[in-house]
Amino acid sequence: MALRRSYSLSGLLSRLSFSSSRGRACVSPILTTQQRNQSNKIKVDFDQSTGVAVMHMQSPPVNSLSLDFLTEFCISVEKLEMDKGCRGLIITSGQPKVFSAGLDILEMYGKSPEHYAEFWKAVQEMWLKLYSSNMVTVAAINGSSPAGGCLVALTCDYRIMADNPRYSIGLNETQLGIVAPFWFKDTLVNVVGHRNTEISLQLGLLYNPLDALKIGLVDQLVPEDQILAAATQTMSKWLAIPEHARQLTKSMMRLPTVDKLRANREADIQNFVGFVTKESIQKSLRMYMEMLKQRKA
Ligand SMILES: CCC/C=C/C(=O)SCCNC(=O)CCNC(=O)[C@H](O)C(C)(C)COP(=O)([O-])OP(=O)([O-])OC[C@H]1O[C@@H](n2cnc3c(N)ncnc32)[C@H](O)[C@@H]1OP(=O)([O-])[O-]
Repeated sequence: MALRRSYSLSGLLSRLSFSSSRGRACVSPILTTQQRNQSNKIKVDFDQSTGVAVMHMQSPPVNSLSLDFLTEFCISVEKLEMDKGCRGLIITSGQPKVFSAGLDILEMYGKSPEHYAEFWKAVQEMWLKLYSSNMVTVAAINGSSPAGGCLVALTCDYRIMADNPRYSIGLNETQLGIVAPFWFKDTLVNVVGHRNTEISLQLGLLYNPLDALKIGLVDQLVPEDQILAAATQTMSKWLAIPEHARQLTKSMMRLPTVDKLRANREADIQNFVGFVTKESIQKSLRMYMEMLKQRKA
């Protein structure tokens, strides 16, 4: 009996729509080896015996959230959400040293307004799917996680970070000369409180794991080689709670935040497009990319 299955997104694109579904149907996960090999940015290992899926982000070099990546990511989450047998999702990185470098900066400059709008809609979609997921979600943060990478982790129910002082996490948008939108801010407030968010967002702080733990940005630190074991252990604890009660409680806690974006999606897209097309913002982003490349050299 094959209890563990591994699949990727390429074979699913044609089978799934983006429409959000509240109901959870059984979908056939069976893909051929060939389809599996066509995988690119996301790899999912689903253990049917535990009902837990592990999603490995594997988009070299730094798992930046490009439009393609976000599309695959959303479809992957949607598929798991629809699968009755899947009750828990662990998100981790298949790349060394980096959980995710956040939004792909290359998607945010030198492109058309239509492209920015499409990109931003995909960022919203990713957040909506994760933040309102019925599954238990655990982030196994095995590397640095700035900006949008931190947002992915913040959407989860629980965050475990590798105890490596070289790694950092936080919403550092202001350091790029850009502004985290209200729903990034709301998500952070819901995790670390208003005062910590105020300091953190204005200064664009990136925290080392110990400092992140101190303000509650992450819930637990473990040696890097134990991160998946720790995530699995946490998952078991959360899955032991009666599911319906846990899901309703999660929804009660998160729905006001989710509804705020749902009610303002189009305005938020227009706001992003208006902002990112400003010459001064384009210049900041260009300079930041150059700085990243110089730092590397
Ligand atoms: C309103 C909007 C809200 C915005 C939210 C955001 O998320 S904004 C995003 C805010 N995000 C940040 O501020 C994070 C910026 N990134 C970092 O701080 C570091 O890359 C790191 C700590 C994640 C990894 O350090 P490391 O030493 O392991 O790796 P490395 O530094 O050597 O980079 C390797 C290659 O990846 C490239 N590249 C990197 N990031 C991005 C990106 N986001 N995009 C595209 N490309 C990116 C980098 O240029 C280099 O390319 P090259 O030269 O090979 O062609």
